[in-house]
Amino acid sequence: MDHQETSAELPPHILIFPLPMQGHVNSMLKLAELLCLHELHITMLLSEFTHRRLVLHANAQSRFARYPGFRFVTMPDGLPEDHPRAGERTIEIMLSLRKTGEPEFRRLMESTDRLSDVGDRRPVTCVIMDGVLSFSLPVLKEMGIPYIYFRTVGACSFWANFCIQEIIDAGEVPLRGKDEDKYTYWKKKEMDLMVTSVPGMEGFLRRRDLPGFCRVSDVNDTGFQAIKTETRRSTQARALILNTFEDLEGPILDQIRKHIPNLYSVGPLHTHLKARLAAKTSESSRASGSFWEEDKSCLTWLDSQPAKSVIYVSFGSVTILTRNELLEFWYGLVNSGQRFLWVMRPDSIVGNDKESQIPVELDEGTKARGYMVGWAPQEDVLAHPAVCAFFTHSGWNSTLESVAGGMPMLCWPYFADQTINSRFVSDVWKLGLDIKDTCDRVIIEKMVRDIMVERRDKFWQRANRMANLGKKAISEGGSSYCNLDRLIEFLRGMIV
Ligand SMILES: O=c1ccn([C@@H]2O[C@H](COP(=O)(O)OP(=O)(O)O[C@H]3O[C@H](CO)[C@@H](O)[C@H](O)[C@H]3O)[C@@H](O)[C@H]2O)c(=O)[nH]1
Ligand SMILES: C[C@H]1CC[C@@H]2C(C(=O)O)=CO[C@@H](O)[C@@H]21
Repeated sequence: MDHQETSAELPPHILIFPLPMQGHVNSMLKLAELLCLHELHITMLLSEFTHRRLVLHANAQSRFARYPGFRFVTMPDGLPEDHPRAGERTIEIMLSLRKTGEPEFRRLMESTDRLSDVGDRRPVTCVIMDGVLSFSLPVLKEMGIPYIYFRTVGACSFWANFCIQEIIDAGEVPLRGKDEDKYTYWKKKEMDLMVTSVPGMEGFLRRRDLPGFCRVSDVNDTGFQAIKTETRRSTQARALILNTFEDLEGPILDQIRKHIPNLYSVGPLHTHLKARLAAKTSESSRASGSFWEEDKSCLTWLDSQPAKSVIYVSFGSVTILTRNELLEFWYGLVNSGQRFLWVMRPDSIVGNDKESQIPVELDEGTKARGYMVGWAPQEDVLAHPAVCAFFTHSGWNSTLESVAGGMPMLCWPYFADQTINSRFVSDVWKLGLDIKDTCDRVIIEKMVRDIMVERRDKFWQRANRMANLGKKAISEGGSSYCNLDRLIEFLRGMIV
């Protein structure tokens, strides 16, 4: 299309570009739909791998068909097809894109005249990109396209990552000795020393609560260094978007604002989207962005369970467990005597261990009180009256979904931001218990009883209070509601 002929009435055209992982695509799709609702044109850039998963298992394609200004485009992530894209190797998705992404991104932007090749749309007016994809910056700078960062984690982990240089200078990392396995460094008493180098977190943040990226034996580790530089680069963007709300993370957001004043906290995005959809349309259904088929039979199973009797167990889309860890969790749950609904992804157990025999007492305990699925409709599960607590890996989406649903949490963080999220859940917001760095069946059994029975009412009261604050944030006049309106105005103002 000839730029001269671009109609002055055409809306802004925003390119949304998540790191191709379930947790990142989920929240960015929600932001995309919110912007579509306000009539902005959106192109969503996914990796070929994640796009295929979405088309296979989610209703995103049909869901977005109702927005004529929306479309998906794809590019390769640079990894071989059979790369696991799970476990600790997930970091390789980001590292691969840093290596191979720039020429692919350039080709895409140049060959499509900044994505204006299809339909009646402007060349991209602004890019909202995941805050760890700075490989695309040279292309955007050359083309003069403004960009905004959306970091899909909480303010707490963003801020700790932002302070990594200070943490290194204070000698508070590395956390791991050379050749130490995780079961060894988990037990080290230095892990319980207080961190002094992250402003606003003095007094409650221990070294073991630092983002899991700090669990390296060498500060020059490629992944750790990449997180440090990617986070610091956020200051160069025109703005920063975070999926959080002021009543949850206000003091930390204020710390970030000292460096990045143009900060938009617009979460929780899943309830925000639901509320704006309800206000604009008669729409009540939920868009699914799942990379696995949602097994809705668990909702039927929940229907037949007593109120507040089930602990929902899910460790998100990338956690993988050894057989030993699996058995410890399983014994802990069965021995607690509580009902449980457990999401066990097909790829979540290391190697072929999953094929090994399951002890008969676990089999019987599960038949009596448990239900397992490969992937659940999580938002619906968390809203079900039979559910009493969420045993989670503390991924940021799961944390926010639990907060918004008023659901107390039992946290077993696996890696990345999860180790700091779980500390905020237990020690700052007091919405649950953190059992990081152990998977002893006796401890798990005790903690499950604690959250489901002994301290249930206390946690429910607090969780309910925070859920109400979350509701207020996304209601008309609330902080996230106003911030989203401001963001949309900011995006409209970028048409030159
Ligand atoms: O059976 C399931 C399990 C999960 N989910 C959804 O999948 C998402 C999972 O996201 P999250 O809880 O954030 O965990 P991860 O999949 O592990 O997400 C990655 O991305 C997050 C956002 O950046 C980070 O916070 C995590 O540490 C990182 O592992 C959530 O929206 C869940 O509702 C389902 O729909 N069904
Ligand atoms: C694999 C990790 C690279 C960065 C992402 C992240 C973040 O802080 O943005 C946290 O955990 C993972 O989702 C990603």
